[in-house]
Amino acid sequence: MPRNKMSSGRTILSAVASDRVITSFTPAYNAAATPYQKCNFHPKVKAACAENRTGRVGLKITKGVLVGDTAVGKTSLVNRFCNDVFDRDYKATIGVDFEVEKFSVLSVPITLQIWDTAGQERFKCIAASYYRGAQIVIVVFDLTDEESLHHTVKWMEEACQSADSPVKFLVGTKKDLLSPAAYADIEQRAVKYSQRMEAEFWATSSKTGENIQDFFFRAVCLSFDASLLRELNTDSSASKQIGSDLINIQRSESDLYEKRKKQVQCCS
Ligand SMILES: Nc1nc2c(ncn2[C@@H]2O[C@H](COP(=O)(O)OP(=O)(O)OP(=O)(O)O)[C@@H](O)[C@H]2O)c(=O)[nH]1
Repeated sequence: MPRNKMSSGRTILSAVASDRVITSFTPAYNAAATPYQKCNFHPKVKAACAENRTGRVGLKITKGVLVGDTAVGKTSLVNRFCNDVFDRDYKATIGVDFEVEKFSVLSVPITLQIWDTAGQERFKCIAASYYRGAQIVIVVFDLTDEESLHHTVKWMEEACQSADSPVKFLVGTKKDLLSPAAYADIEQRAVKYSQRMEAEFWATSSKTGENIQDFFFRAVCLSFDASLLRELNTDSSASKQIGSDLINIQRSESDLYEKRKKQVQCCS
């Protein structure tokens, strides 16, 4: 699928690329470290997609925001997923940057806007103004830097204050730098943090690409399922309301008819 590179390095997809087609629900990385025990689309969601009843969901843009300490690997995560590249050199994000990715989920087109915010304190004010309305909040920490894990609680609190009932993730990066034993050690503590903040835990490496695609697919699946379900429930309660309004109108019309009939009978 053609990808047009802009000079800023951003990518615009003219259509959905074959590697962005989602036909099944991506499972959690660790079933013990997620508040979302979903491993399939909701039956109502599946039926709505099959019958082309997805309303405005396919037209809306899903907003995801990445936050976390400086140099934990937020930009690298986005670059690996969107452009399949990894840069060893560190270049601090100034304020915010964003990428746009198009997906097809159960044949419904979905546009994901990924906001990559700067971790440096001096950019915090600018970055925070982009949290508003996020449906996916991704708090990133460095698996080799325990301090960055401790700071995730604060990042999550701040990002969720202005987000829109978001799906929440705690993502550890740089897994390639750890031995299996060292990884098992930090994973235990990270899982506790994820449980405390009711977020789903993932461990990734932007250098090797490990778990990057699965993580973003999982985020899209959870957010799509939740927003379409919300839309379907809102629509059905709206139509129930219209139905009961119609019944009330019919009742008052027949009451009126009965009254008129009695009046006519009295007069005649
Ligand atoms: N080995 C390894 N290095 C990584 C990984 N992810 C990021 N890095 C390195 O970590 C450094 C910081 O990465 P960035 O992605 O720029 O970090 P950031 O969180 O966006 O930083 P700010 O823009 O300051 O917020 C860079 O030198 C990356 O090459 C990874 O998975 N493995």
